[in-house]
Amino acid sequence: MRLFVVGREGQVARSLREAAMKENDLVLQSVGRPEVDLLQTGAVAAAIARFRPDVVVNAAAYTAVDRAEDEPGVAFAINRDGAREVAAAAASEDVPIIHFSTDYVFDGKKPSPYEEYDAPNPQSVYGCSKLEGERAVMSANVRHIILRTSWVYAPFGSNFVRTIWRRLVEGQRLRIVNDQMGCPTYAPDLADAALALARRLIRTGWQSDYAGLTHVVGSEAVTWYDFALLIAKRYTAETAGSAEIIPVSSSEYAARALRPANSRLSTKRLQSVFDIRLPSLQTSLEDCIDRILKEQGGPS
Ligand SMILES: NC(=O)C1=CN([C@@H]2O[C@H](COP(=O)(O)OP(=O)(O)OC[C@H]3O[C@@H](n4cnc5c(N)ncnc54)[C@H](OP(=O)(O)O)[C@@H]3O)[C@@H](O)[C@H]2O)C=CC1
Ligand SMILES: Cc1cn([C@H]2C[C@H](O)[C@@H](COP(=O)(O)OP(=O)(O)O[C@H]3O[C@@H](C)C(=O)[C@@H](O)[C@H]3O)O2)c(=O)[nH]c1=O
Ligand SMILES: [Mg+2]
Repeated sequence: MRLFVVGREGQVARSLREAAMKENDLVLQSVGRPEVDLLQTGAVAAAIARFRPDVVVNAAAYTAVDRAEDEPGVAFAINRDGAREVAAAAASEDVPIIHFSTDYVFDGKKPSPYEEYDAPNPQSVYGCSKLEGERAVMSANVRHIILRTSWVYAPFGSNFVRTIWRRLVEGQRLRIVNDQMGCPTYAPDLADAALALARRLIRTGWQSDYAGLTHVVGSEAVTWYDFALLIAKRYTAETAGSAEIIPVSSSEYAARALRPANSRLSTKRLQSVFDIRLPSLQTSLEDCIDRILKEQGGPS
């Protein structure tokens, strides 16, 4: 199988590369900046045509949620127009596109987990740009799989687990919001799911029920505060250090962009159509912190 991945050093892109290294019948090419910049029209389409993939995966996005409020033009250029170009380039090669989207397309007012058919209502520029990206991908390529995920973390890149770990190491007192709930998703688990999906597409050929939105998230829901406590529990166990973590409301925390109070996504469709389920939060968080510790050369 020949897989073309847009994005190279991002959490998901890097996890896809790592997952592909474990499989011997998979040829993966990933592209990133500066050679392939989604802000430069034409660059990605040319690279896709040269590679002749079986499946294209778009793991590139503008993900700085607060900064997006101040530069919507850049966020839309990457998350809507860039996504459209990738999907259209895949369509020109006659191959499917797997594209990632986000829980932030919802307003968070639903009291239970969101299903794929629930109406989106993004509250942030990032969320709006990703929703328009979903729509652009759908209209540019009929063979599209849009994987909505949430709260992605990895042993590398920019994410909540690494930020909290670093601040604990620095001995900072943490204030963490306790009124936003969601499903942390480990990038290596997401990469495994995406590869399994890609393999299925090749094995069965394209089937019309694959098309559309599918939620792919870790199997448990927590608040950011709960999530920080889990990270801190491991930190204190490893280092015998202490951790001070104070729950705060979103309004007290006062971030630039609004985030949904309920970010929980239902994975019923992922299980019923694709027969995929992600590992437990405990297993994945443990693996992530093991790797963070290994990279630091043992407990600090
Ligand atoms: N992070 C999260 O919590 C969540 C992410 N998602 C979605 O999952 C997908 C992957 O996210 P994740 O891996 O976490 O993101 P990261 O922020 O870790 O990585 C973003 C990737 O996009 C690339 N990129 C950004 N701008 C451009 C550009 N102009 N041209 C080409 N490439 C560009 C980056 O390239 P470079 O290496 O050059 O910087 C990088 O590879 C995205 O669609 C995101 O919206 C959904 C829900 C949660
Ligand atoms: C670092 C930190 C964050 N927070 C809050 C802010 C926010 O509500 C929440 C998470 O903060 P972050 O900045 O890590 O997360 P954020 O950038 O909002 O993460 C989002 O990224 C995009 C790309 C997505 O698609 C989403 O699914 C989601 O993962 O925790 C605190 O309360 N205290 C802190 O010390
Ligand atoms: Mg962030």
